[in-house]
Amino acid sequence: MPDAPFAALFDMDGVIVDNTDFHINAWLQFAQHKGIPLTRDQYIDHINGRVSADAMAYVFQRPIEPGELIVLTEEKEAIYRELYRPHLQPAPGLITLLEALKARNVPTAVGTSAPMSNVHFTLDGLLLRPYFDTVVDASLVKHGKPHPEIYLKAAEKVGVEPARCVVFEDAFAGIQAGLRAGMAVIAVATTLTRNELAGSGASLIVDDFIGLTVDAIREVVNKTVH
Ligand SMILES: O=P(O)(O)OC[C@H]1O[C@@H](O)[C@H](O)[C@@H](O)[C@@H]1O
Repeated sequence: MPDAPFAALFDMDGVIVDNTDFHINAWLQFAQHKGIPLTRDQYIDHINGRVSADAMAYVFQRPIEPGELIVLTEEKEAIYRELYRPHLQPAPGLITLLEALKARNVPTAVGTSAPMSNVHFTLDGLLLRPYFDTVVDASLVKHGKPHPEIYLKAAEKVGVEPARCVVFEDAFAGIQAGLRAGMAVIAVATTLTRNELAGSGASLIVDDFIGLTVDAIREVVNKTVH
């Protein structure tokens, strides 16, 4: 019997690249320029993995109208890109895994809360675009993570039912989004520790992609009870 098909959906920040410290420093610098106090813990609880509209509304404690949101987002992301650019590199083992997925014809997608400018910076900066069949970024959804829309849209675009998708995530908001989409979740312990991720609902926790095989991922999808 042929292997049942599945799709692999990758979060970007904290998963494709291990860049959370750079996002944290960028947010802290940005908030400081605006005279707003912000801590690392507040970042983890309210900003990590969320779309800019939600993150900015939290930082400024008010809804941000669309024009202002574009300006503020690019202000923050320009700081982030300057900080991270000299360190830009794919997560350990990622390219080997992406090549293995491609060789086995497993559909792949990126599902990220990031704006298109950061998707370009990361995926094109690292020449990763050809490894993914589709990308869903913040501009394509109404609701950011933890709402499941980003991952549901990614599943639809690759043509695989949610129950046959696995999501790679590092953030609580993203793990929730994957679970609420009815998908299996593999947590990557970059931003949070294995202990912090233990009760998150993820089926498997990995440190990075080294040694992770297509068959092991398929097993996670097969075994996840929805
Ligand atoms: O790629 P992800 O994890 O969905 O999230 C992207 C967002 O992740 C947040 O942690 C960053 O602070 C944002 O600036 C970024 O846009």
